[in-house]
Amino acid sequence: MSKSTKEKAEIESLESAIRHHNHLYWDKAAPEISDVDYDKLVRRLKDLSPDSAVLSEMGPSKDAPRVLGEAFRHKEPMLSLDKCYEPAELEQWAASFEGRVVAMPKFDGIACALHYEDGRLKVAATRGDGSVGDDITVNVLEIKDVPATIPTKETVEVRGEIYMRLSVFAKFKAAGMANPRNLTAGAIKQKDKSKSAAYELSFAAYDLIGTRADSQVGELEELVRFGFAKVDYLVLERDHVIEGFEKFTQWRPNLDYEIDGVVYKVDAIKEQRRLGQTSHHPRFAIAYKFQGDSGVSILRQVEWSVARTGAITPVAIVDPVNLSGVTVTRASLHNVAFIGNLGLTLGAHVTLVRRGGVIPNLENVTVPGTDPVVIPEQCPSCGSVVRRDRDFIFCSKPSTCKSAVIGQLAHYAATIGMLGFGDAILEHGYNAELLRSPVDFYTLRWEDIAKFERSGEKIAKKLVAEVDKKRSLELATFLRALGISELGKHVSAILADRYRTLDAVLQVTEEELLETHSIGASIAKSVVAGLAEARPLIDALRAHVTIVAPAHHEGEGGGPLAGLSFVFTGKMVAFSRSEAEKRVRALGAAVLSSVTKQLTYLVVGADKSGPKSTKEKAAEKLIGQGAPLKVLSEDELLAMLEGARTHESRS
Ligand SMILES: NC(=O)c1ccc[n+]([C@@H]2O[C@H](COP(=O)([O-])OP(=O)(O)OC[C@H]3O[C@@H](n4cnc5c(N)ncnc54)[C@H](O)[C@@H]3O)[C@@H](O)[C@H]2O)c1
Ligand SMILES: [Zn+2]
Repeated sequence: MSKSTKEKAEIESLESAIRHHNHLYWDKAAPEISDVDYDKLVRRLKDLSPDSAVLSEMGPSKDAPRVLGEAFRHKEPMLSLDKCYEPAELEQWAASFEGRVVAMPKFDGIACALHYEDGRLKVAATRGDGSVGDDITVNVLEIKDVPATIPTKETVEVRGEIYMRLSVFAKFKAAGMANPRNLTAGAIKQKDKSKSAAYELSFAAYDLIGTRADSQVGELEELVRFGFAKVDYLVLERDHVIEGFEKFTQWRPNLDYEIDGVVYKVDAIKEQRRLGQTSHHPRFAIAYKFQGDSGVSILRQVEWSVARTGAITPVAIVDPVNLSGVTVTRASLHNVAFIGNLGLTLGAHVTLVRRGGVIPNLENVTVPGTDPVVIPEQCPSCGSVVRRDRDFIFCSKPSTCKSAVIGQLAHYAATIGMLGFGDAILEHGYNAELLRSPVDFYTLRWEDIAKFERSGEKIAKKLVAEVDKKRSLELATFLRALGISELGKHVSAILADRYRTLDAVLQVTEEELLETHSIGASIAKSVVAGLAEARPLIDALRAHVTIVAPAHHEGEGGGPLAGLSFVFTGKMVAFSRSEAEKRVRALGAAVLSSVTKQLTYLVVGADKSGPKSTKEKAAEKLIGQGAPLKVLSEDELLAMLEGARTHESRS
């Protein structure tokens, strides 16, 4: 079949566009178009000219200057992945083999191969063009997730993705950086390893070559045993593959890393071998990619909104644009520095991206506008002078600033689930001097509310009833409702779980908080200072609400192990760690993530092939310092569970 001249012209222009974007993406780490738009070009070319050589070109151009290290020839080529965008395409793939499927995140970072010999990391290399990559060992050794030694003497290759956690990316984002992948690409090429380390990169290990594992899941488990961070994955039956995509779509907004799709792999290695690979991609794997979440619009205006903390944040008002099926007119601009770094002007053409969350992000300016964005010198709500602290501006009198106070009231009501208190009611309450602090909710009288515009007896009585329903609050909810900076859902839950009473929480010190795995120095400081500052409010609220200890996750309160806490380490033999966690929780105990003075038991799994874990070492140190915590073997735990169960059935 001969191609029409028109078709040939389209193929040529697609090929040259794809080469152009490859160059920007791989050589410069500065793509001009979104991956979704890029993938559309590739798909179109694949339809028109499936054998085009451009389709298998990837990685930095051959003549691009080598930035770091020696060239490294891969023992086995590092291929691309086949991609699909529709459930039907995925199901068709799943019909081509036997057995179960593993679904895992498609990390959006930089592929890397780690070669271990005799238990030591010898070489870490980028993918490059798939056959030859760059040796980046010095920088990879700076990544905390990459163990320098692993407990095996076999020669193995670990493949995975170097990426930047979104929590790490947050500070770069505030400085105007568009995406974590480009930063990662730049970071691993740094000539000075300490500069590379400053990017705090992470590593997700998803493939293991050279072991005897007979399944993908077996490989992933082996990787955890080697000391790599566990990758989130799902095991699915072949006729339920789409559930993997649905689950990850749900989880995506809460993940601390960016994903651009879901990777599916056939579980059985025997079946993987049977399927084999093309020169471009393995046939036993496929990537189902997210699509359609970016668009271009025009910046019309910047609105300044005063948050409950007094922080004044800019919000972009743009012409309506459709992103993943939702019409968007507002986008977050984070802070004043962000505006300067992007060079934002009114009338500029801008790219908006929705990354999972609801509020889109303004990523870059494609065509500059004309008028400058004016940074306010007075609080738009109360007129007080604006205070600038590095990248942020603040109202200098938040305790008396109407917007900030209403924001605090709204946060309190929303957090404890007190319904009906919308902004209009809160504003009436504020204006009538009835609502100036969360304590005031508890003394509201329906007769007063009924006088508000568009209110009336019925609404007023309903609101007062809502307040009365919330006179008993769970500790974690109460803490979160205070609106203290950094005392969000996660930290509140940890505090409530561990200390169980408000009085105990109020005595917590920065040092104690720092012993928790996920709490860093600035969070600890902010929480402790915030609690001290909120003390008058807390005391006032206590006169009106009862604060209850956290309920247990499973079972009805109490339980034979109530009041005890557990941390698990090492691989268990009798059952999986999550099963063990479930069982102790069901008996009333708390499961913590890290070893602290307050912990009761550290359980060490019976499958002891690796060296002592950091948790074990931490526990031994604390015991040496006189902490009452105990290390339990798996057998001892089993005996304890057995005892608890008989105790429970007797009582
Ligand atoms: N925006 C642009 O201008 C532009 C230009 C060129 C390429 N690109 C992007 O690059 C892609 C093409 O590059 P490709 O074919 O090398 O990449 P790919 O999309 O085929 O994916 C293969 C890569 O996925 C990664 N990966 C992440 N999680 C994984 C997991 N769990 N298991 C296995 N692999 C995993 C690995 O790094 C692997 O090398 C495009 O689809 C596009 O997203 C964008
Ligand atoms: Zn103000």
